[in-house]
Amino acid sequence: MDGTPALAVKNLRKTFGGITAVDGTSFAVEAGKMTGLIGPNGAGKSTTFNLITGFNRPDSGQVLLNGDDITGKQPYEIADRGLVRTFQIARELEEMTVLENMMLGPQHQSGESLWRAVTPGVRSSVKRDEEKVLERVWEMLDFFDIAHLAEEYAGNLSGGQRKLLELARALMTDPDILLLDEPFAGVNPSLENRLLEHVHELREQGYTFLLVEHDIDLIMENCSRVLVLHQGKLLADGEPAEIKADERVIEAYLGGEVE
Ligand SMILES: Nc1ncnc2c1ncn2[C@@H]1O[C@H](COP(=O)(O)OP(=O)(O)OP(=O)(O)O)[C@@H](O)[C@H]1O
Repeated sequence: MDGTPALAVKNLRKTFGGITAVDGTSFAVEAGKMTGLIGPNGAGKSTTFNLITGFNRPDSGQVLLNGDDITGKQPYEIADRGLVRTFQIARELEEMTVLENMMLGPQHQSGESLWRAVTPGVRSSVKRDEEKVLERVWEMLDFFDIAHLAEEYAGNLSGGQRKLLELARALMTDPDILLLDEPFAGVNPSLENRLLEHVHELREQGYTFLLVEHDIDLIMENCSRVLVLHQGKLLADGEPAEIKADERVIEAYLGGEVE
């Protein structure tokens, strides 16, 4: 790579009525790294994710993916370009099997046709498309050690198994960058470790991660860079050790109420 960040936001701003959720935030996410995004409740983390993934439109500012301006594009276009986020399994999908969730997942989450995402350009026969999708489904289920659950209803999975499925599903379109929103919430410690191992393995393969997580220790131990949001503004940006020692962060966040 030429040093262009995988993802960059510039002077991003979003207001809801009288509330400024994101207030002129700028940061960059380096390719092939795991970056953590932390901040107290209401700091603007989810809104930032929504602005990056096209679920909300910023009032001003820019989102750049591998240097290309994707500001204001639709979620499916952004997914097509290689940026996806994980989604909790919606209630209606709980009554479908793991396999069915995998087949529907990306389509459901981004509004994009999975067939198009898997076969860009010329349309081949639907049969071939389906074979490709199935191949990818099994590849991902195997990678996350949940192939044996393929016929299980998603609603019967444990909290941790759901998280594995959420990640597997997000990877269906083979993105470059994944935004994970509290991927470890409600996961027991042994499954958390397994999930983390998978995430690190993917990172070593070249995937880029931006992770929102309330567990500060987990962020500090697993991310090479940490971004701290506070009242919609970027309060700090640095390596974990720098963040832990940053007086402003301690005062605004670490020293105060941490969930
Ligand atoms: N759709 C919306 N309408 C009105 N206000 C909103 C909306 N979305 C977010 N906000 C407000 O914007 C601010 C930032 O919210 P956001 O959810 O982005 O924070 P967060 O850091 O993700 O918080 P948490 O850690 O609690 O999930 C909050 O004051 C919130 O109430």
